[in-house]
Amino acid sequence: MFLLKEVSYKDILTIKNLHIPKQKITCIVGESGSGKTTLLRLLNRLTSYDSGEIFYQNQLIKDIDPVELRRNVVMLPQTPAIFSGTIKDNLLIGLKFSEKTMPTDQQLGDMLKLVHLKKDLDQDAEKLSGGEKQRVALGRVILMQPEVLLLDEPSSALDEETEHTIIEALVNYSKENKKTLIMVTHSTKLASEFADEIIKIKEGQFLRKEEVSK
Ligand SMILES: Nc1ncnc2c1ncn2[C@@H]1O[C@H](COP(=O)(O)OP(=O)(O)OP(=O)(O)O)[C@@H](O)[C@H]1O
Repeated sequence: MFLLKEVSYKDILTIKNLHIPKQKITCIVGESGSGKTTLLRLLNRLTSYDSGEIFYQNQLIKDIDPVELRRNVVMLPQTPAIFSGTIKDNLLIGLKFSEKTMPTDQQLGDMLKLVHLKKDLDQDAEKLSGGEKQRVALGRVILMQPEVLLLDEPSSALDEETEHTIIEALVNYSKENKKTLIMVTHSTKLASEFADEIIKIKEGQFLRKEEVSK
């Protein structure tokens, strides 16, 4: 799905050769400051690399219209934005400028179930806890139904049990819907349980990739 060749960005990240497969779960692990977020941002051109090439579906990403690319490759940042309004408003905001049909309240309720949030759609989103906001934002990007989900520590504000439940639901959703999931995680335990492949980054260098046998 993605192929990176001799990619470098400032003195922050250098990747000689990396393939990220389609419709698989790929986890990116590494120490704080090693360049994990930078790698995700390169994949949907939120950050532009200085040299080398990145291909998405065999097409140079520099040749793809960035708006079009970001419609297919959606990133959930580490600290996602929550806007004033209800949970429903916040779930729908990612779809506002898309041509996709708006989900019904029933479908939005199902999304809340997927992200294990026991709240009503008309509740004030700004009053939610950090971990609840994170799950609303996760629901928002899933509703956009992109080909590729780039998730930067999607469960960092959750307790261990909720984290496991959410990641499991997310992985099942991705497999059932043939999505490509690329996720930064601090948890090597979660990575080895759920990932098909694990990318290890150290001090701005792609260290190695492990295929996880299940
Ligand atoms: N635009 C930028 N300009 C200068 N330095 C940057 C920029 N973006 C990131 N950095 C630096 O690059 C390094 C890698 O940052 P990055 O956010 O990719 O790390 P990370 O592995 O995601 O870290 P964490 O696990 O703490 O989120 C850090 O030292 C950071 O300060």
